Amino acid sequence: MADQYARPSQETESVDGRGGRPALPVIRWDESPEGPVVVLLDQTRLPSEEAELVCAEAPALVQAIRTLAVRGAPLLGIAGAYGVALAAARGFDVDEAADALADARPTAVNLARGARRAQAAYRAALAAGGNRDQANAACLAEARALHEQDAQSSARMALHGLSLLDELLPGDNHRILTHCNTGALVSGGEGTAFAVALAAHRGGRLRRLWVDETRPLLQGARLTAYEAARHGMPYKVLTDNAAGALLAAGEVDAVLIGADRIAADGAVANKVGSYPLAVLARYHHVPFIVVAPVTTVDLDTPDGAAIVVEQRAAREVTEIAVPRTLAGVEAGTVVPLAPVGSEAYNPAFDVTPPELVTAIVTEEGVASPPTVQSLAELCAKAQPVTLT
Ligand SMILES: CSC[C@H]1O[C@H](OP(=O)(O)O)[C@H](O)[C@@H]1O
Repeated sequence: MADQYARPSQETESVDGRGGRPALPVIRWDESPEGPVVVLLDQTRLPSEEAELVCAEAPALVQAIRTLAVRGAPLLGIAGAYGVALAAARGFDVDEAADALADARPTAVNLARGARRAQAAYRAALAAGGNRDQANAACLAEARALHEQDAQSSARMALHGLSLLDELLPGDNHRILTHCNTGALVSGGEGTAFAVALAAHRGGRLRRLWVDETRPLLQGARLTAYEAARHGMPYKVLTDNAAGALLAAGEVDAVLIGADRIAADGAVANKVGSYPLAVLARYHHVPFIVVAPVTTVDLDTPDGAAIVVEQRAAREVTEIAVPRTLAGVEAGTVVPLAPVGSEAYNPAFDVTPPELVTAIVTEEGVASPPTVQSLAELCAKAQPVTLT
């Protein structure tokens, strides 16, 4: 078997800029002989394996969300919606499924929104006199509409984000530092912040993509590097604690990150490690740009202090699972990094105050600087997408 860690063959982007590799099968609804299923690309197995995870019931999807087999705010919204549709299609309690999915992870606002949107479609169909089959169909249609809406949002964010980079940065060959993973693996399309870097690459305007490894779950080293390699992007991985030296060396033109929840005042919850990047970017006079769909803006959360930050298990910090069979050690074997029994502080996210955010790029436009008014105006512009 080819070395599992061999970089995917670096497809040069074809003339149309779409690249030679198929889109990642991140999530899909499927009809199996035993009934409907939601099929996920299991992100805990990447980059060494492109393995599918088949969910036949909502609880399996809840577990996939909790273990980050499926992750990333926009995709969590899509998964939440499909999970409710799955419960409906299989005759389980839709409200119970929506509650379980909405509560699976607390910080990413999209998750609860997606689950509730599908639940509301189901309830509305029944209230309009529809039968169960019609309600099930309405629920699934809403999940598919959300999936399509996010794909369209991703493409629009990429355009707005690239225009902003060209406006803010000298020259046309950008060096972008990014954190965690914000590509197709978090999206119905090509992602959020990563999609901007990819658009720059396709336009011949990406000199370097610096990829924070993003401890403890390594979404950067495992997932962003995997996606960048698939597109033949000029990337380099760095440890999170090397970002300061990189900025001090003048090697970064802009920091681009995603978001899990944006409060009404522009405070941004994102993967832990984002806030120190914002402080470093401000100190080194580098734009700190957040890229997220308006579905991630939560006008009902007034400020950063009101955002619930998910606290995850200590073992994610103190242990590591061997990603593939190494020297006879089976893949998945857990190896302690710290003395057994060590406690750990493991917030999944941190909150960047709005004064450290240069701009928030959405599919409806850019809030620069982000304010209550500018964000509310962008949210007001959003139109629901109906499937054609
Ligand atoms: C643009 S959503 C991606 C966002 O989600 C990640 O968190 P997780 O991997 O725990 O789902 C991270 O905060 C990314 O910025």
